[in-house]
Amino acid sequence: MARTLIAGNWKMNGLKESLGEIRTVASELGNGREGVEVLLCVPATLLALAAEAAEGSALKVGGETCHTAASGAHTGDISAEMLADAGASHVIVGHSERRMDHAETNETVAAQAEAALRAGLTPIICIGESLEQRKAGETLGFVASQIEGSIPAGADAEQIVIAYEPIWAIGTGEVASVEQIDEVHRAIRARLGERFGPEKADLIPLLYGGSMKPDNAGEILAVDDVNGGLIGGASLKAADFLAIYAQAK
Ligand SMILES: O=C[C@H](O)COP(=O)(O)O
Repeated sequence: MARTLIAGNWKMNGLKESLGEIRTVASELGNGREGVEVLLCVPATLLALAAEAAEGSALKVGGETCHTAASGAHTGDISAEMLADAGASHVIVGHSERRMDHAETNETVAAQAEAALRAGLTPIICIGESLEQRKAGETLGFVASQIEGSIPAGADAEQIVIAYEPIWAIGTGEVASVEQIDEVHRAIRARLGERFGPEKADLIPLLYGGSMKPDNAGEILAVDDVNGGLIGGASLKAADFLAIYAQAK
């Protein structure tokens, strides 16, 4: 059985004044709960401060993307090693917003995940279909191709996390139904089983992301193959994020 991960993604939100939310999450969390990891992925500008705010608690902090190289002439970019140096344990790679805004391909995402592993970080590899693909009945095939292309060749099952985020449910308030989530998560698990073997595939946390809120988290997190959430908007406020954490199985 995979461990549970409740992860927040602050995206391009948060100034120093938002650190109070992180302090609240950290103090409410304390030592946390056995088997449930809690993570906030924050803008790079806040990472070291967030790590400091989380110190002494079970709260982990992570980055939102990384370059494939460890260092070099890449103005404005940030490497996985730099994220680790600032206190990150995880990094999100291949979020649909990055795939769209920065034309990141499966190949790029696999290289970023590889960079994360090189730096000792856990990559959270994001996949998910557009509304057009869902309407055309292409969801399972598309998600399978993203899994195929976005997980680096040498990765071990124990080292990665997958987040399924249907693009049409991100920031829209429209949540995928429990049936839709169940169908896709089962298919993802089966694909991972073909790649890593069923026993190892069972150890990979599969997160759902897309308008997860305190009032719908319980039923989503109760789905068999859902091992947590990747939460955008509702992770910005400690009270909402903690209310979702409280419903983690
Ligand atoms: O990474 C998080 C997802 O994009 C979900 O964002 P959201 O919870 O604001 O819909």
